[in-house]
Amino acid sequence: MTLGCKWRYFRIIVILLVLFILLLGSFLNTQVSLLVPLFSGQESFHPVTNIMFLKTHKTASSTVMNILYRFTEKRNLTVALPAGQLFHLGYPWLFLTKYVEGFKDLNGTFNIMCNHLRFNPTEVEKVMPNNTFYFSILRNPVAQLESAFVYYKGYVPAFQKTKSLNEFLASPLKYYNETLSIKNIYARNNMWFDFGYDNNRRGEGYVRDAIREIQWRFQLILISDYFDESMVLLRNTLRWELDDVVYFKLNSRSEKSIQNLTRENRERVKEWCALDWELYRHFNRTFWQKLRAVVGLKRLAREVALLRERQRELMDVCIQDGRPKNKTQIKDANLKPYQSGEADILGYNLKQHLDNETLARCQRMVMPEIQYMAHLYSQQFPTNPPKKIRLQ
Ligand SMILES: Nc1ncnc2c1ncn2[C@@H]1O[C@H](COP(=O)(O)OS(=O)(=O)O)[C@@H](OP(=O)(O)O)[C@H]1O
Repeated sequence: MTLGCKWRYFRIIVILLVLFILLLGSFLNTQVSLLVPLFSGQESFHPVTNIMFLKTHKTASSTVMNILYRFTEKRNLTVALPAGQLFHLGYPWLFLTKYVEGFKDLNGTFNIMCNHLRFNPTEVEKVMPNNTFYFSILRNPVAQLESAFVYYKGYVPAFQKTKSLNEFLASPLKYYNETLSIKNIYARNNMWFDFGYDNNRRGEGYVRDAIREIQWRFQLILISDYFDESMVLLRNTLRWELDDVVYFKLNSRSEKSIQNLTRENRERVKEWCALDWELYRHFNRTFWQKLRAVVGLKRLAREVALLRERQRELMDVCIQDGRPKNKTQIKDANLKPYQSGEADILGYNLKQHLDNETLARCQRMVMPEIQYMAHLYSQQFPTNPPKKIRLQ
């Protein structure tokens, strides 16, 4: 065979190979693109892996936690999980190291801490390495209190005797007694309480000092009302890939369990939860300052659009009917979210016939926090009795 002839054969084989790969790609369609992370390689140099997330209540914190759990698995990291049969790290009591499973044996190796706890910096610092990145999330207190009211309706004494949040806000002190029960923390300045401060105290100096201290201890405070913008800022700050912060909304309620507040009562929340309101106002301001400085508004718009596009793409791949479902519609017990109070908490059904790799990825994205925590616990402590899960 002449050299020219060999060269012709070689070119034909290369063309056939390219055609074959293109054909295979179109057959597997989205499932191929699912496995190719956005921005992979570009941002993955030295991503931050030692992270403490203060999981505040009713602030989209379960969605953030799901992101952190997935990152934990992807990078083979160690999480500080609740000990024994606990589901929280001692909440509502101030955090102590004894609430962490295996604290003594694993000390010095924890990367991630993200379960509900009441912040107690000296004890948290005993668990987490010196170079830990601290962050948290806040929500507009009007929406946060409304969400908490419905979720903790039967649990919180201050909420039990009222039909609606409108009724409660008309005269809150008729129902709220700060010394009656620790459970009342959910009824007033709950985010302030989560940061470890007194949710019933007043005073300009006290508020200023507390906010200054939070700013000093936490490198970043996200705002759940701007969740996608928050994810872009988080990704850029931690040098993560965009795919690491793609999410499905978790722990949301159906429309029918949302209460509408009168305009007057929306204003009243700002007085009733004045500490949370100050906290939110301050960190909403610094959030936008950071976004401008770290990301810039042009790149922000581009990355938010990419994030939403990727979310839609994954919705198409993973989620049956492309929307969340209520508890009676969710087939797989492992994907049923915990139900509380009068909230109708939604979850997801996955599409059928997903290949194993895609199924595992989709399952992780929709797995409610209790099941995911139990899964990581069994993985990290295979010889311990598994967590007993209750979903009501
Ligand atoms: N991505 C995103 N963007 C905006 N809002 C979101 C998101 N994910 C969850 N949520 C809303 O957050 C509320 C649940 O908060 P948490 O998960 O922190 O609740 S919990 O304290 O852990 O029970 C809950 O609010 P309500 O629906 O008002 O109750 C969720 O709908």
